[in-house]
Amino acid sequence: MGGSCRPGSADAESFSRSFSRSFSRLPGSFSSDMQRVVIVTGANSGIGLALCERLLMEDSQLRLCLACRNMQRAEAARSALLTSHTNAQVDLLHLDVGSVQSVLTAAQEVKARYSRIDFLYLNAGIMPNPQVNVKAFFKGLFSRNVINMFATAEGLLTQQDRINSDGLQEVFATNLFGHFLLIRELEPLLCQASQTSRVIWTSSSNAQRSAFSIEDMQHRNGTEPYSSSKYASDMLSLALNRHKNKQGLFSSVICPGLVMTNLTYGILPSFFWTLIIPIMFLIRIFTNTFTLTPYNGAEALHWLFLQKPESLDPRAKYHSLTSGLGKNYTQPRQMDIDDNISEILYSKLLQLESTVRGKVTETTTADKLNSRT
Ligand SMILES: NC(=O)C1=CN([C@@H]2O[C@H](COP(=O)(O)OP(=O)(O)OC[C@H]3O[C@@H](n4cnc5c(N)ncnc54)[C@H](OP(=O)(O)O)[C@@H]3O)[C@@H](O)[C@H]2O)C=CC1
Ligand SMILES: CC(C)=CCC[C@@H](C)[C@H]1CC[C@H]2C3=C(CC[C@]12C)[C@@]1(C)CCC(=O)[C@@H](C)[C@@H]1CC3
Repeated sequence: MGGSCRPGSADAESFSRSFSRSFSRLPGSFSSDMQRVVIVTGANSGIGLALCERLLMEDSQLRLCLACRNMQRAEAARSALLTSHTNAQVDLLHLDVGSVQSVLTAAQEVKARYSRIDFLYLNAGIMPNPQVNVKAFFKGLFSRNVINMFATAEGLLTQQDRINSDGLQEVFATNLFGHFLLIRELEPLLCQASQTSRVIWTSSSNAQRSAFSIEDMQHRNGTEPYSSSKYASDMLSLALNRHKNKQGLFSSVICPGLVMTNLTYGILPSFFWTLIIPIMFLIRIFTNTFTLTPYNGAEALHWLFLQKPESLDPRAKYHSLTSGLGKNYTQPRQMDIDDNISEILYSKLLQLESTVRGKVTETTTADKLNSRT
């Protein structure tokens, strides 16, 4: 476990000041006359939307792009952001990360619109049809593992996954592969010699090694696709750093803690959450992982925005934490990752990418032929 990084502490403040000074001296990197471009996937609600709000508070000159699958919700999020940041530049991008064609089209659009990407926040995620193992919950409640159970939900949650229209497992496609394909498509912007770019994954402390199998990276055969996909994103981040740091691309992962959002409200009936909200604030006294609000959950995402990429640990997951008194801070914790497996995952993802690209080309050719006859 690494040291904590509390905002407002002498450490964080002086680091942030020296960072702005030294970073602006890096050749070709951000300087005050350049507008930073930040793209956030799944930006229309929850942690993604809270992050956008926090980023605009930090830098009102940003060019912020909300990449969302539902344009009505995206438009509503944009209006909400513009209410508090009247002059902000907030763009919308249609992106369904769970669809190969949508990712390819969106990436083309990004390349046409922007000449640089400073931050790409890979935040969109799903946990479909979640089931809570009530027996395991009560067993855990009276065990020594109780704090860990509340922090990670280990052994508590299963989901029912399905195959999407690209023939991929939906959770894998949304939480991992769509984002991987997006990075690959945007490499010309993300890997530029003249500047550094950052990709930041919203992972989870529910990412467990035991839920992932390299022989079944899509998790076709298991009941914990969410945990598996998040563990895969941790491994992919490490592999990306190995392969792309020299080209100026840096990847990090965060865990927002337990946050009350559409995703968590989907786990249990809403009346249950209303009943236990006071209990959840009580639990916060014993575990700092109950961040509860999207604003608090976005702490580590925001903190990373202020850090120099070279100062970050590629093997760390950055956790948003909230103390019993409601103070937010970010803490790096070491991830349990095998370098070989992360390398194998990276090459398997490259293979899958070439397969799906082949399918897209076939379909486009067939469509063209059909339209001629
Ligand atoms: N809440 C929590 O306690 C925790 C959340 N996380 C992670 O945080 C991230 C954000 O989730 P959270 O804010 O909690 O939940 P929300 O459901 O509020 O946000 C998820 C966002 O992802 C979007 N999204 C889902 N599928 C797609 C898709 N195929 N293409 C594009 N966008 C999509 C949603 O859009 P739409 O509105 O259209 O559904 C929504 O904007 C997720 O990756 C989640 O796994 C991690 C740990 C804990
Ligand atoms: C609080 C009480 C009395 C009951 C709630 C029990 C569970 C529903 C709850 C305990 C730990 C929670 C948890 C998550 C979901 C809800 C719980 C299982 C997450 C899995 C949500 C998404 C994530 O990615 C994790 C970081 C969360 C971990 C804790």
